[in-house]
Amino acid sequence: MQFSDILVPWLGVVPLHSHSRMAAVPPCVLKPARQNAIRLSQLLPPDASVSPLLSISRYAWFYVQRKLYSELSIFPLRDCWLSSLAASMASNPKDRGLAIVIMGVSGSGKSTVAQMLAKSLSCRFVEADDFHSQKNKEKMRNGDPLSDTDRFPWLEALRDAIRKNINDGEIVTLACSALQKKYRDILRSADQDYKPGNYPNCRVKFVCLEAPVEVLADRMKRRSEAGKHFMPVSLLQSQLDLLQIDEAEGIAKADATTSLEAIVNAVFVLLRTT
Ligand SMILES: Nc1ncnc2c1ncn2[C@@H]1O[C@H](COP(=O)(O)OP(=O)(O)OP(=O)(O)O)[C@@H](O)[C@H]1O
Ligand SMILES: O=C(O)[C@H](O)[C@@H](O)[C@H](O)[C@H](O)CO
Repeated sequence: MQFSDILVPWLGVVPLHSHSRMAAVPPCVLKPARQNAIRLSQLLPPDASVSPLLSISRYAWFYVQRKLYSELSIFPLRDCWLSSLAASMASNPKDRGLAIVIMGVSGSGKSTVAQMLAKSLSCRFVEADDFHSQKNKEKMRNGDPLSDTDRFPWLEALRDAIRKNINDGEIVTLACSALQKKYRDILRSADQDYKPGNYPNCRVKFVCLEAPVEVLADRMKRRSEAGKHFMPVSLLQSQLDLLQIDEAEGIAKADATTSLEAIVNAVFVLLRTT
């Protein structure tokens, strides 16, 4: 028996030697998972006994990983953790994928964080702004907040864009404001098996980025001044007014004021624990 056979299930990944279950894991996940399992086994002494590991609870092991990563910055462990997360999410009973939606108001860092997550997971990244009509963009540029009528077709297009990934057992990250429950419900319906209200089983997961208004305004102002974005600071308050999350949705919240690396790590921790 190899370390990878023992460790990988402990990290939430299917055993790599099991062909029947391997089929559930997309190659983009399986390959890094295998490489990282090997790298992880290299971190341990060659004759280390695996039995004590088996007696550590899953949560204790998860805690060890977190400590090792945050305090010692052991990157192979982090990578292993990421791929194990990806694989455990993708290898759900119905072999479906997962959409990770980074949500929040303008300037919170959704695009930047969702892009970094996609890079870590070697998966597709979808930028919701790319799906806005020219009319919607012009409206925002002119300082007019979007209405539901403006948003619904946009959200439906986004839902259709991520549905295929979910059905194909792939992971996709999406940067989308998704400010209201009714908007998120449209995105949740990308999971064809989603039963309204059954949030924990939905294959569309949300993490909301949060930051104080001054931080958001400052970021938006700098971005506009650099000519990098159409969204004016004047629309920030309307976004904050619209943001609404129901407790029952169980949406994870991340502090968006820390470093990008720390936010990405926090998102992974939140995804594993919510
Ligand atoms: N953690 C961070 N620390 C410092 N700057 C950040 C951080 N996250 C994002 N930024 C910067 O803030 C600005 C806004 O980030 P980004 O475009 O990712 O936000 P967004 O939520 O996608 O905004 P929008 O919804 O308006 O498109 C960018 O210039 C980005 O580089
Ligand atoms: O729901 C909305 O009001 C819009 O999606 C906005 O959030 C913008 O798209 C975005 O903030 C600009 O990038």
